[in-house]
Amino acid sequence: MRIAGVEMMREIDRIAVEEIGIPASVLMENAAIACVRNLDLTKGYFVVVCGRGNNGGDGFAIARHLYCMDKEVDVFYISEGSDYKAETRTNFRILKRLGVPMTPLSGETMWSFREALKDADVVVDSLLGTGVARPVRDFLRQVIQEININSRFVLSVDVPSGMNADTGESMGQVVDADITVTFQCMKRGFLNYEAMPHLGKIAVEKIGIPGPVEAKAEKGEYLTDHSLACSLIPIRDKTGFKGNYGKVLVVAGSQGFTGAALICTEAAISTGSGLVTLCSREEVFQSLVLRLKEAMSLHPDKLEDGVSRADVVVFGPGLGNFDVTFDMLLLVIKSMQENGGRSKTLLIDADGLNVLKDRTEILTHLDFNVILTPHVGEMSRLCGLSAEEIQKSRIDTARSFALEHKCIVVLKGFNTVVTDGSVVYVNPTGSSAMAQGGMGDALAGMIGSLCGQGLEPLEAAVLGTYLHGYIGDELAGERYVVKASEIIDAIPGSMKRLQDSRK
Ligand SMILES: NC(=O)C1=CN([C@@H]2O[C@H](COP(=O)(O)OP(=O)(O)OC[C@H]3O[C@@H](n4cnc5c(N)ncnc54)[C@H](OP(=O)(O)O)[C@@H]3O)[C@@H](O)[C@H]2O)[C@@H](O)CC1
Ligand SMILES: Nc1ncnc2c1ncn2[C@@H]1O[C@H](COP(=O)(O)OP(=O)(O)O)[C@@H](O)[C@H]1O
Ligand SMILES: [K+]
Repeated sequence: MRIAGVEMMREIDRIAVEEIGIPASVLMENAAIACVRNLDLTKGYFVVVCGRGNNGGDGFAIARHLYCMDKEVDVFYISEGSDYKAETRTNFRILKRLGVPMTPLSGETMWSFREALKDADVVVDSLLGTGVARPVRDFLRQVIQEININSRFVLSVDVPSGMNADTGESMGQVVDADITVTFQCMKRGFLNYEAMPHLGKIAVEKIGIPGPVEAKAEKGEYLTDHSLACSLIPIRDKTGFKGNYGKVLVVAGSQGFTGAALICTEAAISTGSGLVTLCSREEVFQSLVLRLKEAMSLHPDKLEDGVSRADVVVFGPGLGNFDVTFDMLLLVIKSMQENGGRSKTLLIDADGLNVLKDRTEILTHLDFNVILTPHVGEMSRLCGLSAEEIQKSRIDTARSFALEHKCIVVLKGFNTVVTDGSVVYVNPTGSSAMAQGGMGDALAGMIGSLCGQGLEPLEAAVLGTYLHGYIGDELAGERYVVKASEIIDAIPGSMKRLQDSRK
């Protein structure tokens, strides 16, 4: 599914209406029907609050549908300065002629508005959509406050009124929706964490604009779809043997952090790698060797040899933020430069990222693929921005870092951002039930494994993050929290189910 900002939505609408010739009234009708589909029609009394633009026009059309269904409907509208565009005017006039109760909002009608909001089963918010153009002040601000204080349940049409659909920021006052029915594409601003409390549940509804029209206006930003993830799961050849499914070298684990090494290694095995080898720091090497079953082990003295044999190196979980970790990373990079080539991939996670603080320039001239999997704290160390700055613009931060350093960035957390600097995939799966130590180690092993099985690094990162969160969501249905080891146990079953579901 595409992600769109205001300008892209305008361009999509323009192409659909002007170039293709789909009447704007048809789009408005489809938008209204999509909203009605998301209303609880067992309820009896609806209040629809309409603004002056096309968002208000959607609201007038919604009110008509509710009236046709014999629902009790009250429409309140901003009348002052109204100069409706054609489709909005048409829908306004129809309601007038039908005799649907319509009240212009003013100081004098505020009392009856408030009482209607209190009585309504559902309030439909169609004051402002993508066209919000300046700070919301004075009267409109008061109208939004009344909605927030007095309503039982609010459906926002396209955008919670007063929210900037590009940034998710408040323009002064924002409606607190219980559900936002947004049209055609996920709005970029909805992905910002500060938007989330206002959005309620998000339903993205198609309104009759064909995919190729969207594609003409797109900016290379997508939400990872279930169908895309299913299509990326590698197909295992009947005659395949372990040599066909990738040799993954995991460089992980030091005193106090042996779990990270085991989790990462086992995640790679469960995701389907042919051969997985663990190389850890000397002080924990013996104890880790005893705990490995399917994986092989490699003494750190032999790191260079191990790298030269591997297709993929996953570097960093539990290695410790020490100079020796940086030295090991340099050795891995040197060895991959000498022996590697384009087929090799280096995934750097956790302490592998921490030791890159102020040294990220070493990433820019490498002959092999690099994937970085930072959480926000690690990203902050890498790029020098504060965690707050990054969280405010996760897509742009990840994208520009990836572009500048010629690597793939997986910026973890709710709505993980995966980007190679050119295209962006935002991951919709996963939840805070997964916010536990070890989860990121499992993700690193999964992505590394998928690279070794032949996926392009960007594809591996997209599928790995989707799958990791998808399994977390499945397990969280019955659990308060999900452990990394539970994710690992569930990987093969979930991959099989996802793969079968695409047939
Ligand atoms: N185009 C299509 O094909 C389709 C579009 N669709 C729908 O159209 C919506 C976009 O419509 P839109 O562009 O008319 O903008 P919209 O959000 O209604 O707001 C503009 C109005 O608000 C006013 N206004 C702005 N800021 C303000 C402020 N701070 N305080 C006060 N007033 C303010 C502004 O006033 P003005 O600046 O003109 O004075 C203008 O009157 C979109 O979200 C979707 O719902 C669907 O029907 C499907 C097909
Ligand atoms: N609220 C959340 N929503 C979705 N995914 C989450 C959430 N919290 C954590 N996760 C996922 O769990 C993993 C945690 O990784 P990380 O913070 O690196 O943990 P660790 O380093 O302890 O292994 C990441 O993949 C992250 O996206
Ligand atoms: K709205």
